Amino acid sequence: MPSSPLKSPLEPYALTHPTLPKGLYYIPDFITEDEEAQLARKVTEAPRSKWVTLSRRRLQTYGGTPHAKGTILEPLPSWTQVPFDRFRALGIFTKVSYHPNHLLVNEYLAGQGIMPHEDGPYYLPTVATITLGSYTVLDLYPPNPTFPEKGPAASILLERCSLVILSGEAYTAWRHGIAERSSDDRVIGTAKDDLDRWVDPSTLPSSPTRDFSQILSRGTRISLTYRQVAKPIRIPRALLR
Ligand SMILES: O=C(O)CCC(=O)C(=O)O
Ligand SMILES: [Fe+2]
Repeated sequence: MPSSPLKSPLEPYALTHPTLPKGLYYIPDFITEDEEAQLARKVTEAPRSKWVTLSRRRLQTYGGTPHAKGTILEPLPSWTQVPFDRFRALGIFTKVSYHPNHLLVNEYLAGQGIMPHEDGPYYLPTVATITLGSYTVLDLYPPNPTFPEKGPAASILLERCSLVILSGEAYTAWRHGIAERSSDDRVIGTAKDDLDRWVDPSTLPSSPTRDFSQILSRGTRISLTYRQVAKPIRIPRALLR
């Protein structure tokens, strides 16, 4: 048999525009609308004590509380494992196991967001996020910005039911954030059109070929962010009793 280099099943989903960092992947319709509804129901039905409320969003943590010295793993509930076969088929997580062991759920009301940040050293540098309930726009900020920073270098549209993966330099070097906006007058198009999945703000207003008049309204969005913790600590079951 002729030897051919193995192609990653993720390759067709790579976002490769020059304004974007390497290691960014986007998969539209990663889950079905039924799965979206099921997952959202599980999140909203969680006991009130599961929520941690911050000033600009609220969140639930599954898998344990990340810690520099190591994270004591708690098993992920079965409802959170719905996409695991797909993660494995796509080869998204390969280090500790094929499965992630940590899930952060964020809920944003329209107008809420998250400041530009890096996800940091508590996790291995691959993160996969499913979007439920409403689209949003993920803003990407390069390393070594000039001050004051003018804004994101690029932004990508995250549709309902999609999966976005940040790995490589998109994880280790760039920052990401979600602006506290309730609508977007510059994001257009559908995920079916490669060009419209990403938006470079500096190129948008002057584009002669596209209609930028459409205004999208953000609703309540729930994101499921799956990761692998960098230093997992497994406590023998017998000790947990
Ligand atoms: O909600 C999202 O898509 C991003 C969440 C995020 O960046 C984080 O929790 O670190
Ligand atoms: Fe993040």
